[in-house]
Amino acid sequence: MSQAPLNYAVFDRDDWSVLVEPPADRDVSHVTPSILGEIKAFNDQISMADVAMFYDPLIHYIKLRHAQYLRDREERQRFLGRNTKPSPFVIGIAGSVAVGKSTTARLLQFMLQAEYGEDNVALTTTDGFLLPNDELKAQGLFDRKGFPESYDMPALLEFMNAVKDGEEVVRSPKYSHDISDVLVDEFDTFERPEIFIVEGINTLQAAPNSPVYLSDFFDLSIYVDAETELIEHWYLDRFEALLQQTAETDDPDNFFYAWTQVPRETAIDAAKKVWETVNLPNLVDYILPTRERADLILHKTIGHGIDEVWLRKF
Ligand SMILES: Nc1ncnc2c1ncn2[C@@H]1O[C@H](COP(=O)(O)OP(=O)(O)O)[C@@H](O)[C@H]1O
Ligand SMILES: CC(C)(COP(=O)(O)O)[C@@H](O)C(=O)NCCC(=O)O
Repeated sequence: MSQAPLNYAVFDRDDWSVLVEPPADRDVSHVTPSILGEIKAFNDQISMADVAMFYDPLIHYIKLRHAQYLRDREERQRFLGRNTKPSPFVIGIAGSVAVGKSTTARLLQFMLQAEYGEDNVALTTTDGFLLPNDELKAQGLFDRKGFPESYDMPALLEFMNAVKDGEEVVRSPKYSHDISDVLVDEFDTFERPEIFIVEGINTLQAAPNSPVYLSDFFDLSIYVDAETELIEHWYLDRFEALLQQTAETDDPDNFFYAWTQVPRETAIDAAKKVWETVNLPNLVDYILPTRERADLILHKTIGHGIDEVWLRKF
């Protein structure tokens, strides 16, 4: 594992797991049997030990940061002598393709919903702001999907600005991994949640030709990290799982359908090539260099288990 930079404090399982919220201070447990049931139903591979030892203290930390955020806002309003619209506490989640960003984001959403209510914790992904495949092809960018230039960053920045500005209704475009493309005219709608989670490979990147970073809108940022060889392994595992799922549904419109019609080895070799020529260079050149921008780094190891948390001190 790489060495944490000097401005981060490193916590292993023993150090981090004791940082749970004292039972006397919490209204509800973050890990009730019903939440555990929901998590299991969502992804039965998630380690329940990690939920208790890493995610539960993380929820405690998020609650503290959120409470401090509300206090800061109140003081600022008093200083300015004017009220501003309520503005969600935004959590940005970054990391490689297939490192587990969306799984972590969903897990945090489940656990925070238990605390703040279902409608008060929203989640979106930056995938919806990818340029549609036709547009990527027209611009000769189809092999650069996921690279900074493949996103409509001005639209993403405008979206985040509307969220933070407390607009009553905001909507984000949707992406489907089934068709591997943006869904035309399909949107997720959000009505001023208290907590807003935004997940994507580019959440800590600079926006080309813009002085504003997406992370300028974040109140807490998390980078999900792991050794590159492991991430490749997870990418191929997910590819195989999607192949299996597609074979069962037998839907010719599914992006993976063509790969169910060739020998398994051929399909896996093709996925390895996509990893080596697209997602790996994107990780090395554009995603990993943003890791040390995050407030908190969750480091995962074999089997997706977390082994360390790096918390930014300064
Ligand atoms: N904590 C976890 N425990 C078990 N499997 C996980 C975990 N996180 C992710 N995975 C699996 O790893 C793969 C990649 O995860 P995903 O959340 O889709 O990554 P990303 O959003 O970063 O592309 C998926 O097959 C997912 O089921
Ligand atoms: C849409 C993505 C850029 C985003 O990745 P995610 O973090 O959602 O896994 C990625 O899944 C992708 O399509 N990459 C291009 C190469 C590939 O097909 O994997």
